[in-house]
Amino acid sequence: MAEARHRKWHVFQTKDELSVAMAKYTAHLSAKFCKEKGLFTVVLSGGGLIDWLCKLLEPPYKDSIEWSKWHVFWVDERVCAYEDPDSNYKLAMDGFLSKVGIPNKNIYAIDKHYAADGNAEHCAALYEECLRNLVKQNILPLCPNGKYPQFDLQLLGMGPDGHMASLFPGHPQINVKDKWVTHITDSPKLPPRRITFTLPVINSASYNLMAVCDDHTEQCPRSIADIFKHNNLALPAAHLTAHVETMWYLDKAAASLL
Ligand SMILES: O=C(O)[C@H](O)[C@@H](O)[C@H](O)[C@H](O)COP(=O)(O)O
Repeated sequence: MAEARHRKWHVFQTKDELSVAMAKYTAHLSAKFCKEKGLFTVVLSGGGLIDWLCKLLEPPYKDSIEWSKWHVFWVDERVCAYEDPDSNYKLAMDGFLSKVGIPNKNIYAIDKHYAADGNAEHCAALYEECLRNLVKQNILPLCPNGKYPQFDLQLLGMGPDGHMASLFPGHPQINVKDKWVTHITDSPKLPPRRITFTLPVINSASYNLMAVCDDHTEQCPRSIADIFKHNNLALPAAHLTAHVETMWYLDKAAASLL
C-alpha cells in the first residue's frame, strides 16, 4: 500500500483481485460500524462498481454480513424511470441488492415519479430532504462541523475524464457548498440529467473507497497520473478526501502511468 498527502492506494494485478479486496474492505467496515452503532450506511455509485462488488455475494461474506443493518444510498443517480437500463438503482438492484437481505425501507432511491418525469431539480431537492429526515431520525449523523451528513462508507468510481459521482470537469456543480444534493442537466456522460451529492458531502464520509479499472482508454491512466503526481484539481476526483480514510483501489492498467 502506498500513501501520499491524504491518499492511500493499492494497485491490483487484475479486476478480480481488486474485487476481492473491495469485498474485504466493505465487510470489515460493515462489522465495525454494525458493532459500534447498530447500523451501517453505505453509498453506492454506478458504472463498473456494482460488478466489482460481486464478491460480497459469495462466502464467507454473503452469510456473515449483517445485511439487515445496512442503509443504502446513491452518491449520484441518473434521472430516469427505475426500469430504465440507465438507472443506477436498477443496476444495483439487479446485480447486488436483490440478492442480499437488506430491508426495502433501508434502500433510499430517488423519487420514483420525478425520476420518471426527468425532473432532476426536484429529484435532488427530495433526496436532500430524505437525508435531512434521516438525520432527524438519528440514522445519519452530521459530520463534526455540523453542516453535512456523514456516511460510513462511500464506494466510488472515477470516469476516464476524472469525474466522480456526477461532478464533471469544467462544470459548476463541483463548487456547490450550500446544498447536500445538486443536479445537472447537461452531463457529458450520458444520460444528461442526474443528481449528485455535493463535494462537501462526499468528503464528509468517514471512509471513501475509490475503485478504478481502466477500460483500455488512454485517458484513464493519464487522469490517474494527473491526480496522483500533479494533484490536478481541475479533475473532480483529485478533490476526494474523507474524515478517516481515503483509499484508492486501482487495477494495473489504470495505474500504468504512475
Ligand atoms: O452514474 C454514473 O455514471 C456513476 O456514478 C459515475 O460517477 C461512475 O461512478 C463513473 O463514471 C465511473 O464509471 P465506470 O466504472 O463505468 O467507469
